[in-house]
Amino acid sequence: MATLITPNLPKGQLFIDGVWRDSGDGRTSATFNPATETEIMKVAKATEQDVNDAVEAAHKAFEDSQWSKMGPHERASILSKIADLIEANADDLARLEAMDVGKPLQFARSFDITFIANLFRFYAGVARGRMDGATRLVTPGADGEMPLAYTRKEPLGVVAAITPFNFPMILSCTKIAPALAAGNTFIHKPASATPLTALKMAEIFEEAGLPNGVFNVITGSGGTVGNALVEHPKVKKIAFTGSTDVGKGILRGSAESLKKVTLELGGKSPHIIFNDANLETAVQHAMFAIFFNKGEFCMAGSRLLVQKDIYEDVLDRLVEVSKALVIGNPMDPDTTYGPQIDLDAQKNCENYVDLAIADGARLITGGKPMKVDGKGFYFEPTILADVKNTSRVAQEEIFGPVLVVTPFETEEEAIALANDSQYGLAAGLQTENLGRAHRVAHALEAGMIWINTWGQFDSALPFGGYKASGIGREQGIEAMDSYMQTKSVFADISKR
Ligand SMILES: NC(=O)C1=CN([C@@H]2O[C@H](COP(=O)(O)OP(=O)(O)OC[C@H]3O[C@@H](n4cnc5c(N)ncnc54)[C@H](OP(=O)(O)O)[C@@H]3O)[C@@H](O)[C@H]2O)C=CC1
Ligand SMILES: CCCCCC/C=C/C(=O)O
Repeated sequence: MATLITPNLPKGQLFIDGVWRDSGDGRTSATFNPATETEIMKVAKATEQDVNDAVEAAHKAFEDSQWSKMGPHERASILSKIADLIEANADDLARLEAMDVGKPLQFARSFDITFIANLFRFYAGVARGRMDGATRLVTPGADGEMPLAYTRKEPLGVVAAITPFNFPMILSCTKIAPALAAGNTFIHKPASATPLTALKMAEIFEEAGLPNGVFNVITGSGGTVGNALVEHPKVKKIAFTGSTDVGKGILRGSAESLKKVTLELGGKSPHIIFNDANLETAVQHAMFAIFFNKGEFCMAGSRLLVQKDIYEDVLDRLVEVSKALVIGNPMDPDTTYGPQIDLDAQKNCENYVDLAIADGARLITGGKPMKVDGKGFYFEPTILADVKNTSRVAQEEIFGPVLVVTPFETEEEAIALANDSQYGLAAGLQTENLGRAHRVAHALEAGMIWINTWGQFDSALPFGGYKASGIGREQGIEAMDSYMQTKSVFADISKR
């Protein structure tokens, strides 16, 4: 194995109003490396009073207007500086993410870091030139004079993000970058399992010159910190990514103070391989779709639908290409497949495999927990064939490396099976028939469709779910509207 370089660890404290400090009662919790099962470091466990302090600081920073009314070029240059600092700190950020999440270092470095740097540059551009309102033609007054009617886009105030463990940097920055671009102030509560890059990012925001209180990080449990943010009347918006159950609770909790809410929730995304597909590339995409990030990937292509006449051929090819995964310590530069986030996640995969087999599924490969060098919460890349779409393993999100494969005969049947799910986050299809590609893409009930690929993700392209997969969109120009409110101004300019 290559030498493992320990990154510079961040401060394990809360960052409130530009100051690093311990939690009010001094309590901490530990974060673990899922590949070695060892503690990395302790981080502060915030109290409700800490949450209140962060909200008051963010509220004061918003009212001060130093950030919310800053000119577009100045605000954009701070966002661009954040992107530069992300790149300057790329090695540390990637190593922290890899050891905290169990994500292969090579992917954290090449994909996650590149994506978030681009994201801040994209929203710097939006802050500079795409936040304008519009002038509107309205009914003329009695003298025939057209009133001056126009709209303004204004920030909301304090925005809070509650984020999950699987892509900590990406899924927080998709909220932070547009919210700051729009002039809001921000509080981030990262997942308890993966707080490290959130703390490192706060150091970067501080260095980039955000005024005190504009960005705050509070680590601690969802039950205490998350809930207190949801209930706080001075928080105007919650941006959440995580499980559908917690998302529903956040929606209910936000109702009392009528907060705006964006929810990115679970998925059980269907991936269809038609008999006219290029099977070599189709199978590569199918593997990536389920085993990237060890299946801890909300848009995992976890239900593979394969046309009957190529079904056994595709299964054989899947087993063959899955052997190319390099299972190992995520810090090793050659590793492409790491451990699940914790023991519960590993057990969850095992339980679903048992359930599927009891329900008549055929285990093609994998199916068992495993260790690397005697450690880690790894689960073998797993493929289950002959799975009924009505079975639990085809309907419930596993959030792990377990692919279920189901045969179909016709295009109509493939669409019906694909849409027979409570979720609608993503879907994809492999075909060489251009008409079929777009016909099926239009028929699939999902917020993101991939044709002859899987998982393409870009800061310019909106992302979000249909059905139980969420509310609202992140990324792209579309995300900006959810961090702003529109004011209409109507001025009578007739002669007096
Ligand atoms: N659509 C998408 O983009 C994505 C969806 N997901 C979904 O997330 C799930 C896995 O992620 P996981 O992190 O376990 O999801 P959770 O929903 O358990 O947690 C997500 C975040 O919510 C916090 N939280 C937990 N309970 C509450 C509460 N009562 N009030 C407020 N906040 C709370 C968590 O804090 P703490 O960590 O302290 O418990 C964490 O920060 C998957 O099942 C998947 O469906 C994941 C990634 C992307
Ligand atoms: C190659 C796709 C990377 C997507 C990263 C962010 C999304 C994660 C998720 O929603 O789980």
